[in-house]
Amino acid sequence: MALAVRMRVPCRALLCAGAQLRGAALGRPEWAAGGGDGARRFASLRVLVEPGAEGRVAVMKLKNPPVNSLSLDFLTEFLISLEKLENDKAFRGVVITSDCPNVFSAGLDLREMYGRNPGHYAEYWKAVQELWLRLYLSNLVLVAAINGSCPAGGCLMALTSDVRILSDSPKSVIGLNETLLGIVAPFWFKDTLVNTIGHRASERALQLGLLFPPAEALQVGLVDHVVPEDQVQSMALSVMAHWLAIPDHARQLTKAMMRKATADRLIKQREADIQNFVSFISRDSIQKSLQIYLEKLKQKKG
Ligand SMILES: CCCCCCCCCCCCC/C=C/C(=O)SCCNC(=O)CCNC(=O)[C@H](O)C(C)(C)COP(=O)(O)OP(=O)(O)OC[C@H]1O[C@@H](n2cnc3c(N)ncnc32)[C@H](O)[C@@H]1OP(=O)(O)O
Repeated sequence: MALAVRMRVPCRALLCAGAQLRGAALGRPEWAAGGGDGARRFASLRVLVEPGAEGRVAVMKLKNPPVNSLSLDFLTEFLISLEKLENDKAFRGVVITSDCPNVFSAGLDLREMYGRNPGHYAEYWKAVQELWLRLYLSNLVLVAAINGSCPAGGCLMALTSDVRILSDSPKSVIGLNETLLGIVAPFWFKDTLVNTIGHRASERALQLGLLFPPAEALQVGLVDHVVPEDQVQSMALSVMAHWLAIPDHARQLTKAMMRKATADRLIKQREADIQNFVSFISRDSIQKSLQIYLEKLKQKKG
């Protein structure tokens, strides 16, 4: 099934893209050829791609220290790695997890949304839209192995997956907390949440900017499993095996049927959504809110 969206990869992103899949020409993943660690990894420095189970599953590890904030460069690298996996018939599923301790992803990079010019905001927002569309409409089985804090844009990424596994740790909070920053989750963030936990729970979670601890996240349906920290990845692979037991074509058509209308809402108004974002984020009052939030993050340390 063809993807409804095609990514335009910026030239500078192509420059920093990782090595090509050496085994792809043989119709098998690179690590199937064996060899040392170098032969078992491809992709960029900040998105590690490693073998999961039976060579049909890849584990994507986000490695943008300290907190996997989704900067423009990092987003671009992630999209390139995802596209490689999506286009490689050897892969049927991807586990997305973090290589940074205690944080899955701190969400959108606040430095991309503060003190920049409108052109930069527009470029950044287009990449964020692309990330969501690519993940939400992915033909692969996506399992989020959420091994740490997962606010806002991090939560959005997790919500695009087919299954979410959360580590049972006080640091592992998850939710769309935008209102706490004085900003507003766009309609497609909201739609993704509503499709997962329903309207009333979303209304409450969004207005209050709730970050759910594991037991509450499980109860509200924001995640599907909560497991001890050291079992997140093994649980993800075991859930993956269950999903891979379903024939791809039937599962993919069903996924598209469930998600297409939501994705189409953004696809039909991408440019207007970018303009909305640029004018909203450029407001003095919003820039002030972001400045205060960034200062609070810094003060927390000192
Ligand atoms: C009229 C209506 C119109 C509507 C129109 C709508 C238009 C659209 C509006 C805009 C929508 C935007 C949507 C935004 C989505 C987002 O994702 S915003 C980001 C939200 N993220 C957060 O709130 C998380 C913030 N971070 C943390 O809470 C903590 O860092 C952590 C993740 C819990 C980790 O804690 P810890 O390990 O203690 O690390 P820290 O010391 O806090 O941080 C280390 C350094 O990292 C920096 N940092 C943290 N988060 C971010 C980030 N998101 N972006 C950039 N940088 C970040 C932090 O400042 C530290 O930096 P240094 O001090 O320089 O080391």
